[in-house]
Amino acid sequence: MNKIEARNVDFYYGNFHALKNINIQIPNNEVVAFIGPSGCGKSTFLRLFNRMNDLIPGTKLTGEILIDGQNIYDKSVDVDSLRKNVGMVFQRPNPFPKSIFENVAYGLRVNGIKDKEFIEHRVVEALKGAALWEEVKSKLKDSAYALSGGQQQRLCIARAMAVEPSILLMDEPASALDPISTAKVEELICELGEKTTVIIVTHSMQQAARVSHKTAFFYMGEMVEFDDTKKIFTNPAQEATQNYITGRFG
Ligand SMILES: Nc1ncnc2c1ncn2[C@@H]1O[C@H](COP(=O)(O)OP(=O)(O)OP(=O)(O)O)[C@@H](O)[C@H]1O
Repeated sequence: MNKIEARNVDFYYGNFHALKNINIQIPNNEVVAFIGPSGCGKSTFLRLFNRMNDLIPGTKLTGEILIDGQNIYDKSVDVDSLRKNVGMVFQRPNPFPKSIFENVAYGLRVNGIKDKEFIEHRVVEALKGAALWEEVKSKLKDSAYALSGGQQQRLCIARAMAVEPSILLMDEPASALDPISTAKVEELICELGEKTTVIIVTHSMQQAARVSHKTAFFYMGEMVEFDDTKKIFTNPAQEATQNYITGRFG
C-alpha cells in the first residue's frame, strides 16, 4: 500500500484555484522532493498532509488525501493524532522559548508521557538522530535560543522526530541556513528517509537531486510530472519540466 495518496485533489483559497486535480502516490520510507517556481502550490499541497490548511479561513478542498489507506479528511479522523504521525519542519527554525531539552521533550509531554527515564532516553535519541547531541549534551538546560540557526533547525527536526512520526514534512528546511548547516540537514534527511517518509519542498534543484528518491514538479497549481529524481533531472517526460530544470523559467 502507498504511504500517501492524493486522489483528484483541488484546493481553493476563496475563489483562487491553487491546486488543480492533483493525483500522486507516495511509497513508504522514501524522500520525495516538491519543486517548481514560486507560487505554484508546493507548500499548499504539502500542508494538506497534516491538515495545516484547515487553519486558514475560506479554503476549500475536494478530492481525497489518504495516509496508510485512510482519508485524513474523514470526519472520524482525530487531527491531533494525525499531526503526531505527520511531523513538520518549517523554513525558519522555530524553537519554543524553552530549554534545549524541553523543546525535544515537548511533544512527548503533550502526548501525556510522564515517565522521566523514557522521556530522557527519547530526547537523547532524538538529538543523536538529528546529529546535534555532541554539540548540546553539556548544555541541555540552556535556552534553545542560544543555539545557532543551523543548530536550531536540527533541534526542530529532533523535536519533530521525538514523537516518532511516520511522515515528516519539510518546507524549505535549509533555505535560511549557511552551506555547512545545509549539508548537515541534507545528510540528516537522507538518514531519516530510511525509516520515515519525508516530503521536502525546495527551491534548490541540487538539493532535490542530492536528497530525494522521487521528485514532483509543480507548475501553476498543477503537478506536471512525478518520477524518479534521476529521471526528472536527466530525462523528464514533459517539456515544462525540462524548461524549469534547465533554468529557462522560474
Ligand atoms: N493563505 C493564503 N491565502 C490566499 N492565497 C494563498 C495563501 N497561501 C498561498 N496562497 C496562494 O496560493 C498559491 C500557491 O502558494 P504556495 O505557497 O503553495 O506556493 P509555493 O509553490 O509553495 O511558493 P513558494 O515557492 O514561493 O513558497 C500562490 O498563488 C499563493 O499566493
